[in-house]
Amino acid sequence: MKIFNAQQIYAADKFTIEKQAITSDALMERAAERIFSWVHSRLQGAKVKIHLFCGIGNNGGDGIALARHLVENGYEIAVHVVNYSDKRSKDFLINLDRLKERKLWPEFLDSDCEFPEIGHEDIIIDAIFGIGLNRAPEDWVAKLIGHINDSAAFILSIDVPSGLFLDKVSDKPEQVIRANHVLSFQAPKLVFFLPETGVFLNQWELLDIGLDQEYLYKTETDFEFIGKPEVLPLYIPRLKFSHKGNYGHAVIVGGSYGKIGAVNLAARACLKVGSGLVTTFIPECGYIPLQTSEPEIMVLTDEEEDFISKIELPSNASAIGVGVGMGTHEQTVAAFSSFLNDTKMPMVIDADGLNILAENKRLLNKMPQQAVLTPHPKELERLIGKWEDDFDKLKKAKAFSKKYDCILVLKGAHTITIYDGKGYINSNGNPGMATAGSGDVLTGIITGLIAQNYPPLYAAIFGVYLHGLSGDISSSENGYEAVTASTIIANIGKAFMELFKRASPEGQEQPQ
Ligand SMILES: NC(=O)C1=CN([C@@H]2O[C@H](COP(=O)(O)OP(=O)(O)OC[C@H]3O[C@@H](n4cnc5c(N)ncnc54)[C@H](O)[C@@H]3O)[C@@H](O)[C@H]2O)[C@@H](O)CC1
Ligand SMILES: [K+]
Repeated sequence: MKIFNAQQIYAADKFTIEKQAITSDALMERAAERIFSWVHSRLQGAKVKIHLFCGIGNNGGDGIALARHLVENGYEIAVHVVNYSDKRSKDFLINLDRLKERKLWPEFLDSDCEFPEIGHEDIIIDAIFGIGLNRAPEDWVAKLIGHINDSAAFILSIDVPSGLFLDKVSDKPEQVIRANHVLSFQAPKLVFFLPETGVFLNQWELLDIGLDQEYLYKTETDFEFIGKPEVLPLYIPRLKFSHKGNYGHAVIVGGSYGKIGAVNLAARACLKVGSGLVTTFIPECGYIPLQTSEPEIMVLTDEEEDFISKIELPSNASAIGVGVGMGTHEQTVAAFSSFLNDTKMPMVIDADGLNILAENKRLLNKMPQQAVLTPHPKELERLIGKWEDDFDKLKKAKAFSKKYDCILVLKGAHTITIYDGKGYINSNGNPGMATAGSGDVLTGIITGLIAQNYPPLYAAIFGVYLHGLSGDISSSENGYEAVTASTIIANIGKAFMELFKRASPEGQEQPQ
């Protein structure tokens, strides 16, 4: 699903109005009707007080139009116009008049007003600012936002939490609404997924307001939200008359004394995503544990007991995952350096592989084309340097990916895969996956997919989704706390099966 920026949404709005030959007011009415049915289907006429805080632009217009629907359906409402400017939008004014025609007079709030009292069981509709916010709210509006946040009432934000910029991080978090739920029009917004801005909302949902499909389809975006419809076409089916040689030979290079488990996890994940053969290259100390615990996995060892000093691959290797648990011993650094000189094979680089690159930046130019790098935030910082905020981080990551022709997988609550100027934002996963070895499993999954001929970018996008889905199945069976790297691996098979379930008429998913 595409993630549009504010300019693109305004353009879609304009294009739709022209193509469908409707007024902008009709589009606002459509939006208000969608919000109303959402609210009405949940509240079913309940006698709960609803406070609507409406700005004076089109977001406020949505709120005012919603107020009319609510009052016509018998809801107990209070409309507060947050009068932060005299530049009221045309459609806001049209809807204000319609409200007045129904003898409903909003309360106008300004810089020296008293803020309305809000009961903790009331509901708040936040329609103060939408995507048009372009400067910090004035002091009194910021205080009002604080007052709303402090109320403990349920906050439903229209389109975006008010005070949240679409393209920068507010330096004053107290000036942003903390929404329990956001009803966002047509497409998700990038800010929902970034750690510094996503914290202002608990959940979001899309409302289709019928913006022009052709426009939405043709417009290229910098970011895409990756769900099941996006990953399914990337899947490469297994063929009846195939044999293990058709599914590649994945090699995991890594491990050091006390960290052989990382290699074990990555290699098992390779197998579970369907890699035909899996070999590990590890220091001698890991030979017995790996060989005895995982009969399917072949083991090659370094001549050193505790660390890697010379990397040697099986002759038919098709993809390499390097770095997990590998350590940064000087001989390992030298081995990795000459390995990068010698091999142009598809590669996933993680953990100490990334740390070695960060310490020896000249090695970055030796990476094979489209190497997949899977840094967590600290590793990313070592690679691309400090960033000012999440937007700056994405800009720097894109520049780095372009400079070194690599695919960056920025691990986090919403993992973002960066390549060729685009960002692919993953939709699943859960906090239970913040656990030891979870990243090693991801490295194994992506390596195993590349070994089977998935193009590296697709392997990264598909692999991140599959990893998240396995983690979600894991947490649904074990709870967040008991999710471990091993339970994620154990659920990879179920995750594949989940991918191919389709919705039945009753909404239950059925295998396809
Ligand atoms: N584009 C679309 O597809 C549709 C948009 N709609 C609504 O329209 C919203 C956008 O409306 P607007 O462009 O009017 O913008 P907003 O309602 O977000 O903001 C109002 C106006 O206030 C001004 N402003 C910005 N920051 C300010 C500040 N800190 N203090 C004082 N004034 C400030 C700006 O001129 C801005 O246009 C969307 O978020 C959505 O809720 C809906 O009506 C449905 C259709
Ligand atoms: K809002």
